[in-house]
Amino acid sequence: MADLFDSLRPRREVITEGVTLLRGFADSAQAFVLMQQIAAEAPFRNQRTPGGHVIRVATTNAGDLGWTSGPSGYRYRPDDPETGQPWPAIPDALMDVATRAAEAGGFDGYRPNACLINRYEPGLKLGSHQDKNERDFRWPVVTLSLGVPATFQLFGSARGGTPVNIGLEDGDMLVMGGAARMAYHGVKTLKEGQHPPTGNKRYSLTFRVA
Ligand SMILES: O=C(O)CCC(=O)C(=O)O
Ligand SMILES: [Fe+2]
Repeated sequence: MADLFDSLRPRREVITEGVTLLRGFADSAQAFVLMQQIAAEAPFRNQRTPGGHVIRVATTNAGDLGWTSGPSGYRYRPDDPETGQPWPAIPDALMDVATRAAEAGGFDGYRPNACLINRYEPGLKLGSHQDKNERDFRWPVVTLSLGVPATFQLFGSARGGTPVNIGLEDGDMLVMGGAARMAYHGVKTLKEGQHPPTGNKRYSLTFRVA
C-alpha cells in the first residue's frame, strides 16, 4: 500500500556516483505482459552453477545474447540451451524504456543486446556478486523491477560489509554504471507479499550490453 510519504520520495534519486534510482519509471502492466510473452517462448528455468548447485532464482532471457550458467561456467550465448532456438527479441517498448532510463542515469545511446529476467519467490535471495560477464563495462546495467517489493543491496568494491539498501518496487528502474559498474550487489530474501498481477513473486529484467 502506498504510504503517506510516497509523494515526498523523489522520482529520480542519485544513490551514489553511477547509481540512479528511477521510481515508477516503467509501465509495469505493459512490461509484465511483454515479459510473459518472452517466457511463453523461452520458459523460466532453474539453471545450475558451474559447481552443480541449482540456482533457485529462475531465469530466462531476451535479446541477441542470453546469460547462461552450467558446467562450463557463466556465459552469454545466442541460443536457448533448452530449446536450441534464438532467445526472443527484446520488445521495442522494453528497449525504449531501458534506453530512456539509462539516459536519465547519465548514459546516452544505450542499446542493450541482452535482457536477463529473474523470478524470485518468497524466501529466495540473490547473493552478493559483480556483473562481469559483459564485454564493455562502459555501459551500465539497467534493471526494471516488477511485482512484490524487494531490497536491493549495494555493497561496493568488496563482496561484504555494510550495504546501501535500496527498496525496489513495481515499475522502479535502477541504473548502475560508471564508478559503480563493478560494484558488488545482491537482493535480500523476498518476503511474503501479494502484488495482484505477479502474485507473490518479484521479477527483475536486467538489461546489459553483453
Ligand atoms: O533482481 C535484481 O534487482 C538484481 C539482479 C541482478 O543483480 C542480476 O541478475 O545480476
Ligand atoms: Fe547483478
